[in-house]
Amino acid sequence: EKGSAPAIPVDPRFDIAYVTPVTIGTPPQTLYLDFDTGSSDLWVFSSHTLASQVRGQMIYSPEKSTTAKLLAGHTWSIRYGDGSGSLGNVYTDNFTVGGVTVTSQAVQTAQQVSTSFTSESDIHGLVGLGFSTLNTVYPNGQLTFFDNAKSQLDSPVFTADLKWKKEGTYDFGFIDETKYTGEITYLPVQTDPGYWTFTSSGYAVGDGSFNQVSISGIADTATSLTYLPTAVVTSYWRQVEGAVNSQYYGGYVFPCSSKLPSFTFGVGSANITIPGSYINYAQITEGSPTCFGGLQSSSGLGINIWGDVALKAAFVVFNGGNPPTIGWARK
Ligand SMILES: O=C(NNC1=NCCC1)c1ccc(Br)cc1
Repeated sequence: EKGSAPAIPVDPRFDIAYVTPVTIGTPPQTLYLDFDTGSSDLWVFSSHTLASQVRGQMIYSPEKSTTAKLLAGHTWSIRYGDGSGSLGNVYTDNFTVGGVTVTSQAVQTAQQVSTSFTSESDIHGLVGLGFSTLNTVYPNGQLTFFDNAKSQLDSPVFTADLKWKKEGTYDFGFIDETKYTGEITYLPVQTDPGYWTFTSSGYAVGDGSFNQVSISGIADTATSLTYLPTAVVTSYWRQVEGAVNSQYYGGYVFPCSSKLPSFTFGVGSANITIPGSYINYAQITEGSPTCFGGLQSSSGLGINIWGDVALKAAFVVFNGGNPPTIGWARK
């Protein structure tokens, strides 16, 4: 089997996140979910979610699905790297993405969600695509959609082709050669504690020389920006006149009129170049002449994150084979 589904940017002014349509249950209920390689819970806004915390999201109602089954005595609670979170109960039901159906997928129904989820009406939940070891369901951890689907896929892979301010795709079970140029460079993945963790071989700012330095980090499709070591990020923003690391705004800001240099990162002996335009993330407020950078320091996080700003510059293969690897190609 193989499947393909769109990755639609939420708020096309800036790519805060990407959502993908899925159907759950019988008859099928359609929701748009944020596919997240940085976590491993599949949760949805539901008929169980506190009414005060639902603001326009589509919801999954298990009581309206003839194939829904309560996973009795199971609960879940998750906290994301940006401080957002949610918690609730668990059902199993039929779950379909891009034509690939998993029967009896654990679907975690939210009873509570944090304010950032309430305020984002275009995101109706998340589909964790990290390793199932990260799943928070208690007392028995559940498998991700990808882990459940793997055995029925032509190949145990999924790919991310995210795009700047445009619709991209997630493919399951196959590698679409038309989506990239040159070769795919595969790197080893550290699966502990459960993220797609790999090591980049270095970086260059604009047309500058390449700095060979190992940068270990996670590929996270649900983190908007890219967070790298302070030394790397400082050398980038030093090239932008008027750029400052603002305590007030919590990161590097710069004049929106700036022409930003590109940022190149190494993947083995190959490399991926993020166009400067992708690093002009957004105006700090509508109409402001000050913009917020898409490349920020990871010093507070304890780990580097290759988020959407980096991922959308590449075609990325998440290979769930044995051992798992991650593939990068230019496009
Ligand atoms: O939570 C993480 N990724 N997913 C999401 N972010 C916001 C909503 C969903 C995340 C995971 C690992 C590290 Br390190 C930092 C962040």
